[in-house]
Amino acid sequence: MATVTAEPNPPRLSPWAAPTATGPVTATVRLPGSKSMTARALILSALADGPSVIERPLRARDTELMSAGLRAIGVAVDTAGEERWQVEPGPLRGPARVDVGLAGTIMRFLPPVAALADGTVEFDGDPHARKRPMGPIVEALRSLGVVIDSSPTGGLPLTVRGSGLVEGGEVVIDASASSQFVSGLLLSAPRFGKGLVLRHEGPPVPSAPHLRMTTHMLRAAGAVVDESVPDVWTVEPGALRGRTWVIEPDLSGAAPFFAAAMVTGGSVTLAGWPSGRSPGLGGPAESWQPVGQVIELLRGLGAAVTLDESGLTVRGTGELHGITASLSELSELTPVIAALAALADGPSELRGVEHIRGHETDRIAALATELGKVGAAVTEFRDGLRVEPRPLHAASFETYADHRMAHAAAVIGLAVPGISLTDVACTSKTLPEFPELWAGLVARS
Ligand SMILES: O=C(O)C1=C[C@@H](OP(=O)(O)O)[C@@H](O)[C@H](O)C1
Ligand SMILES: C=C(OP(=O)(O)O)C(=O)O
Repeated sequence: MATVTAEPNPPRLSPWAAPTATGPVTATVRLPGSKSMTARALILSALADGPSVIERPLRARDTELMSAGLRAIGVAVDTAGEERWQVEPGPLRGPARVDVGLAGTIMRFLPPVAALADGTVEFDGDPHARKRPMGPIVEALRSLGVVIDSSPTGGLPLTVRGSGLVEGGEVVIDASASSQFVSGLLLSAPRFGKGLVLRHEGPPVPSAPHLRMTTHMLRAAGAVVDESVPDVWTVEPGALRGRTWVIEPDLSGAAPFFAAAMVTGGSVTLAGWPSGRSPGLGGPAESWQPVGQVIELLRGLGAAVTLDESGLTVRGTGELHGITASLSELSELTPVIAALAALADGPSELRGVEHIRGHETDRIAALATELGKVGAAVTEFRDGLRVEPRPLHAASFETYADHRMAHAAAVIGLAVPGISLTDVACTSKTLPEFPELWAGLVARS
């Protein structure tokens, strides 16, 4: 049986004292590629009719495990190159075992690919991965004729018993718990015999920009996609083209670094932002990440933001305002925004993110507990948080194996001496070099 060899176990705990800034953090940061774009590029390349190249990918636990999972089912993924990965599709086959780690992108994007394989593919992951919602995508695949054994909750561990083809057709899903249910089905849909008509019924699908990223990238690979009817996506059956993907720097991964500029009155530039000339990927206005919404949010919190040839620059103005906002579209940024809210000059209400209770941890509960521990007054709602700043103090901040909880703690630590993280190694999920990068940046403040 083909098994995953890349880092099968969760990283070991690594307690960490968050460095406190002594002056403005001013730096240009070069971050690796977007996690979400790298994941999609890997899947689309694996399903293509020829080889692909992925330039400037993210090399982190989520994408290493995704590559290993694809290798286990017959795709040649060469990740030896620092800046350039190569993917050579092959016949998809089991038996295989896939370790999803704690990655939503793997547990939701790979089972539909496994459904196209000939043979059984078993999926499991970190302890908390078993708690993340999977039911709707498992049910959708079953209704398309795919045989899946799953736990009674519909979640991990599960086994996909692929027959080598998926007929496809029409399916209704409630994707209010994660946009990744929709993205996962759409990414494999061109390879379904009849394609796919996917209709969402239920409360709104969160993280809409990630859905747009999925449809943009599908089209860039040659798929015919219609999303003109709200909550309905149609993907025609057809071949996907191998191509060169140029991955943009990770905007979500940049959030704590931007926050550092805002908290310390400094300036952080994210370099390598796509210029007008990057192949097929458009200029800054055409980024496949929600840069416009991020800029608007950071401005609302008091930052000055510019986007030009040198990159995306966020400057602290000495003012950090509380905000009332729905973070539904930028939900993965909630921990860092909540940390900023705890350091702001007035209260904030961050709503519209009930589904982040199903992220790497229950982020609403975790933020309420940990921000409360450092001294903020926090009210927990079903779908978000109210954060009232108070004088903050030293504390041990639990990270819950969640990279973005670690980012939130690091941001608080810039302004509050004595913040220690129970674990910083969890940042390896999306940026293994986070502790060194962050310490280097703060040391120069
Ligand atoms: O498709 C993707 O790459 C992602 C979609 C979002 O998931 P949810 O819709 O579950 O929030 C986001 O939070 C996650 O970090 C990445
Ligand atoms: C929600 C996140 O990740 P995942 O892709 O594992 O869902 C995240 O990175 O904030």
